[in-house]
Amino acid sequence: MSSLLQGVNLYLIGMMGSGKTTVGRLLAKHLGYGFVDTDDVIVQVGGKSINQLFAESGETAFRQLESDVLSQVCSFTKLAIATGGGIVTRQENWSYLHHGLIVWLDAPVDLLYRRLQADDTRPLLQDVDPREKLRSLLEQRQPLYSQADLQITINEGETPEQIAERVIAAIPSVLKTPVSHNN
Ligand SMILES: Nc1ncnc2c1ncn2[C@@H]1O[C@H](COP(=O)(O)OP(=O)(O)OP(=O)(O)O)[C@@H](O)[C@H]1O
Ligand SMILES: O=C(O)C1=C[C@@H](O)[C@@H](O)[C@H](O)C1
Ligand SMILES: [Mg+2]
Repeated sequence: MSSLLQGVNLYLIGMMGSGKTTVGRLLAKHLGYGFVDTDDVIVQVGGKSINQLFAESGETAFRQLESDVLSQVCSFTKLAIATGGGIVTRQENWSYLHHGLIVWLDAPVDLLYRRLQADDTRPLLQDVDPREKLRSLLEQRQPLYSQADLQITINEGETPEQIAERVIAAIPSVLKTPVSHNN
C-alpha cells in the first residue's frame, strides 16, 4: 500500500473527537509513514495549551497558527497528518490539504459527545450545551468535510485499529491510476 501511495501524504479531517489523532497514528505505523498532529505542533510552537491559546490570543490567532503549521507540513512527504477539527473552515487551507489524500472521519454527534463529555481540552466545547455545540458545528462544517477524497463513516464500537484498516482498504479506490502513453 505505501508503494501504491508513492509517499503521498494522508490528511485526516473531521470533527473533534472523531479519532483523527488516534487513527492517524495507527495509519502512519501501518504505512511506514511519519505522524504529525497539527494541534500538537501548535502547542509545541506556541508553548501553550490550546485552551490557553484560545483564551489569551483568540480563535483567529489560533487559526492563523494552524494555517502556518499546515503550510509547512505539506512540503514533506510520507506523512499521516491529523488536523484540527476546524482546519476545513479556512479556504486557504484547502490548497495545502489537496497536496495529499484527504480522509474524512465522519462520526455522529452522539458518539462525539460521549467521547468528549469528560474532556475539557477543547475550548469550543466549553459551552452551556456542548452537545448542541457539536451538532451546530457539524451542521456548518459538513459541506466542507464532504470535499474530502474519502469519507469513512465511524461506527459505534469499532476499534481504532479496525478503522485504520478500513481506511487503508479504501485508499486504492481514490488513487489516480497513472495514464500510460503508448504513442
Ligand atoms: N475507535 C475509537 N473507539 C473508542 N474511543 C476512541 C476511538 N477513536 C478515538 N477514541 C477516543 O476518543 C477521544 C478523541 O479521539 P482523538 O483525540 O483521536 O480525536 P480527534 O479527532 O483527534 O479530536 P480533535 O479534533 O479534538 O483533535 C480520545 O479519548 C480517544 O482515545
Ligand atoms: O473543531 C475545532 O474547531 C477544534 C478542534 C481541535 O482539534 C482543536 O484544533 C481546537 O480545539 C479546535
Ligand atoms: Mg486530534
